[in-house]
Order: sequence, then structure tokens, then C-alpha cells
Amino acid sequence: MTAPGETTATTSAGFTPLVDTARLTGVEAESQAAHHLYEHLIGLWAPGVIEAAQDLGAFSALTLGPATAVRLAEILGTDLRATRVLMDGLHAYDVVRRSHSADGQALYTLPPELHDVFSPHGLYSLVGKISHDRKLAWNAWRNLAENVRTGARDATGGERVNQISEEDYTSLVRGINFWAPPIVRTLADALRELGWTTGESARVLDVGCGTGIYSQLLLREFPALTASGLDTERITAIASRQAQELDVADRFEVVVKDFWNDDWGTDIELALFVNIFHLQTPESARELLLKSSKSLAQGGLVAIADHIVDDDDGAGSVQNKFSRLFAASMLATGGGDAYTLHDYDQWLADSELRRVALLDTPMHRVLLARRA
Ligand SMILES: C[S@@+](CC[C@H](N)C(=O)[O-])C[C@H]1O[C@@H](n2cnc3c(N)ncnc32)[C@H](O)[C@@H]1O
Repeated sequence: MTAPGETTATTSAGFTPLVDTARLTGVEAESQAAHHLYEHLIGLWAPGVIEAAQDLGAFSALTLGPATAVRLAEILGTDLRATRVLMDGLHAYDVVRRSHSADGQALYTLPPELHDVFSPHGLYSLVGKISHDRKLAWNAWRNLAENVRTGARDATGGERVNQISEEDYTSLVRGINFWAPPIVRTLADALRELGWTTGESARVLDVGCGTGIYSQLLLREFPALTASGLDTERITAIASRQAQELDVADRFEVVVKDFWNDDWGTDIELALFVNIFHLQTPESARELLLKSSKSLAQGGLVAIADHIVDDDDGAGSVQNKFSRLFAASMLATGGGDAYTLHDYDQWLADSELRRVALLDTPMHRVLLARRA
């Protein structure tokens, strides 16, 4: 486990530098600073070209095989020159590969690992994320200043709870599945360190389970485990289907409940909350932990995977940077926040729980707690 301050994070290999900073040596500071700022400002080019290609069906066409701009323009019914410009933009972001066909034309290839990412049926599909951007995020970011001015409060002046509708979740939940593999690997290792054996027959409650990917992958790690995925009716239908796909349906049941107003039962050995706490206000976060504490079995654990800010981890921490920008994104698109470790420790103490582990994953932290 990584102790605070011991992170060895490396930046993402996918980062596309767009300023040749070596050529800025000796240039006046103001111009250098403007180059760096401009690089941030053109960040919207990336979703711009990727989402346009998705809208046009370019990725689906490339899933059938490599194609030239001429062939793509024919299939998509698009302008030839504009299609070439778009594909070259995608190549600049390393989304497509560019080689040459026998007659010397540029040939574009979608790498095999991205085929399912652009398909609505892929387990780690980002189609839901793209449609969320199209429907909500693009316009919402435009109004961020207004939300900062007003604090994004509701009509009564209270903190706005997250505004994603059930319908939006239906398309979005599968779009965040891709986060699960490294988080589940980290969680499973931590559970083993805390004494879980391969034959662990514990009962997991996956609260606000979405597609259920976290408990479902955990079931694969521990073959005697059973899990209940708690969510609304519309979402649990997605979780049931996915449990079949992942071959764990015999140990995964869905529970259609409202996690505020319904009872969670007792004797839960692992209460799992993934991407749930950032949607809360401080009051509702505390309430979730109070409710967890009452539902836990003796020796039971609470696991929270979320955008947790650890102030002891230094300003350069990738997880802290992502958490803080995720908070800005939530301020633009709805309610919620990236809470600090200090906040979590306080809510845990109020619920007679104590933190037993904090682990880094690529874009989240996993916090484990048990009764104090
Ligand atoms: C951000 S998603 C997280 C889903 C999943 N844990 C994941 O990380 O992929 C939040 C989930 O909480 C569910 N949810 C929100 N409020 C709920 C409530 N009051 N009762 C039950 N589920 C709720 C939503 O339907 C949604 O599936």
C-alpha cells in the first residue's frame, strides 16, 4: 500500500504535447506563459474531433477495416477534404493510425483496442460519456462562470444535489465502466491484505451499483463471494444483463431500492460505494456512512472508490489534480464535489467508523474503513 507522500505517479502515455517547448528557450516569459495557456485553451479540440468522428459514424466504419479518406467520405457521405482534415486531426491525438496505401494515399486504421471503446455494446465503451458530453457537458461548461457566481444553488439557496437524471444515467453508467479494472485489482489486493482468502464467502452490497461492474469483477476475484447491486429499477436492469455477460449472474442479485428511503438490511460484510460520494453534499455523505455503519456485520468493511483529495499527497499528485478538475466539472454540470480525506475521516468518526487503508488508483482513491 502506498503511504501518503510516497506516490510514484507517472503521467499518461497518451498525453499529446502541442507546443515544442524546447523552442521556447530564451523567449520572453510572457510569450512562454501564453504558449502554455494556449495549450490548455485548445483542450476542447480533442473532444471536438473525437466526438465529431463518432457522430459521423467514422469509428464504426473503421471497425470494419482500414480506409482512405476517399473511402470514408463515400461511406459517411461527407466532404472529402473535410474528412481528410478530421482524420488527420484524430491521428494527431493518436486515436487513429496513419499509414500509406499501395497507391500512396493516407490509410487510416482504428487500433483494435479502441473498436469496443467506440461501440455502444463494448464493456468499456465510452459511447455513454460521449453522448453525455453532447447532451449536457458542452453547454454546461460554457456557463461555469455563472455557476461560480451563484454557487450552483437551488431555488431555496441550498446546495444543489447532482442533477443527472435517471435517463442520463442509463446512457452514462456503462460509459464509466472502464475505470473498474484497476480499482477492483487494487481493492482485491487490499482485501487480501486485510485477511480475505480466495474462498471468502462474504456478502457485498454495491450501493448505487450502476452496471454493477465493481462487484461483478470482485466476484471473479473471489469465487465464493456473493453480491447485491442496489440501484433504481431502470439501472438494475442493465446490471442484471451485464452480470450474465460476465458469467457471474448466479452470485449477483439486483435490489431495486432507493438508498435514502429504503432499508439496506444488516450483516453486510462489504459495503461498496463507487462514484457515489462525489455526488453528495457533506450532510448526505455523512448520512450514507451512518447508514453503512448500522448495516455492517461484525468486522465488516466499507469501501469507497472516489475522487478523494489527499492534501498530504502534495500539489503534483495526479489523483489530486484530477479530483479537483472533476469537482470543477461537477460544478459545471450538476451538484457534488471532490471531498478531502479530512472530510471523509470526520464523517467516518461521526459514524463510529475508522479508516484502515487509502490506496491510489489511476484516477481515484480507494478508502477502506471498519468499525472504530
Ligand atoms: C455515478 S453512478 C455510479 C455507478 C457505479 N457505482 C459506478 O461507479 O459505475 C451513480 C449511481 O447511483 C444511483 N443512485 C443515485 N441515487 C440513488 C438512490 N437514491 N437510490 C439508489 N440508487 C441511486 C444512480 O442510479 C447511478 O447508477
